[in-house]
Amino acid sequence: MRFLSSLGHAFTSRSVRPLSYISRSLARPSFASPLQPYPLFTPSRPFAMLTAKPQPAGASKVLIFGAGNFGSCLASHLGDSQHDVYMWAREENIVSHFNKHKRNPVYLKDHEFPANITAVGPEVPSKEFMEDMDVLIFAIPTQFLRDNLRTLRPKLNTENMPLMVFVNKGIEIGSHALTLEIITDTCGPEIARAATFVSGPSFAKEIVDRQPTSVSVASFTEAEAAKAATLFHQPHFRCYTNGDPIGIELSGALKNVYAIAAGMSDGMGFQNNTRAMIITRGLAELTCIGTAYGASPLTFLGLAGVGDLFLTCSSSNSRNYTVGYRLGQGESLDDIMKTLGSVAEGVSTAKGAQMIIDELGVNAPIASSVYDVLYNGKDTRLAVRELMELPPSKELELPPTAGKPARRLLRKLGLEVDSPVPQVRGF
Ligand SMILES: NC(=O)c1ccc[n+]([C@@H]2O[C@H](COP(=O)([O-])OP(=O)(O)OC[C@H]3O[C@@H](n4cnc5c(N)ncnc54)[C@H](O)[C@@H]3O)[C@@H](O)[C@H]2O)c1
Ligand SMILES: O=P(O)(O)OC[C@H](O)CO
Repeated sequence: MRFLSSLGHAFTSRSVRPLSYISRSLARPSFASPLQPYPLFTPSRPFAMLTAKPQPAGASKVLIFGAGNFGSCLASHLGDSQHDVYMWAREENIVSHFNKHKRNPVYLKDHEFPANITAVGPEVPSKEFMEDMDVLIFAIPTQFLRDNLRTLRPKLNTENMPLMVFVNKGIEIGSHALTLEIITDTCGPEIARAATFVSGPSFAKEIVDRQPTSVSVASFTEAEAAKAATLFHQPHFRCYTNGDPIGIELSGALKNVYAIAAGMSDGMGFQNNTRAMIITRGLAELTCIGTAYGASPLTFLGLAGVGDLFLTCSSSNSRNYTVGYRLGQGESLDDIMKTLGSVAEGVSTAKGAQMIIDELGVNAPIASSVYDVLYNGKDTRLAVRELMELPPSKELELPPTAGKPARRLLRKLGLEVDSPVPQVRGF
């Protein structure tokens, strides 16, 4: 008991901690373990490395784009760790209210933010301001990222690059592009190769309350993933590095679609067996789609995969679960979207996911059912009946060939793929 209560104190104490509080050995992750989930490719020759400027030993200057739940949460987390934090909001009222009261009037309304955070906006920050930053974090919903990056690209100086961190979890409608591809299209492959992706079971509200939390931090450039992990790592917030950003991105985006399915099931009155089935079969589908895409199957067993899938499929704090729950209760998607008040990436991602499923020719009946309910007017009860009436099939089956979309993306990133992507035969 004494141990638990002292843990509770360590995690929730509001006392200000110096940066050196983080043990360097904890904070410096390594890619060296043979069990790391590497992507299924090897670049044919070393690629030109663009790395962010060296991060200061003490406080970093961090600019966060997006002052929604997660942008605000990360601002609070990094402000709490004594970094100099700037949070860009596109809403004038958020900027002025935040700077006056250290509270966000729209998101995480009850939270009092550390004093060392300044809101900026609604104008886009100047080139000089951005050049002065050590870190840029993008907490903008996926569908708006492309336009924002297009606007910001002329303000980036590749000779003096900040560390770039992306936390959105979605697939772009229309292009069915992952964020890696959106970055490549708007900012170029050099910047995309150095970009880092943070994903995992991480409700904003619980992070600001210092609930013990862990995330995956992925990049094609090991040094950049290590820098991002060091930036975020705290005794109540553990970071694990990962060299498979494609798998990490697919995990974060697709789990939102399965969270809609789980919410729908609960909303219809189904109970624990059904939810456990959706989570487990969702993981099998997610792994099959991701592996066919070209990611490592191991990635889906990590925090960004099963960790986040489990979290969002089993909590009414999830916006995606909530969308599903309300659909299951009979509300229309239009009404839900008008009143949700926050982004549920799974709704748009279901479209991109269905395009990917069709292109890969894989079998992902739960994701396809969510798509049909959202966009083809399928009745939720009919969707459940059809899923349950599918003929028996093998429990775990990975696609016989894998990797075409990843190879296309890797070429676009300037990472020529040398070895043939191995054939994946199953567990
Ligand atoms: N909330 C969480 O717990 C959480 C955790 C991990 C990851 N994420 C991911 O972070 C991303 C942001 O989620 P959130 O929870 O902050 O969403 P939110 O709905 O709370 O906030 C959305 C933010 O996007 C901004 N925005 C809306 N339209 C925009 C545009 N055209 N250009 C730029 N910005 C625009 C809004 O002003 C707001 O700041 C999502 O991809 C989400 O999946 C969220
Ligand atoms: O509220 P959701 O469903 O967008 O989930 C938030 C985060 O992705 C949880 O990790």
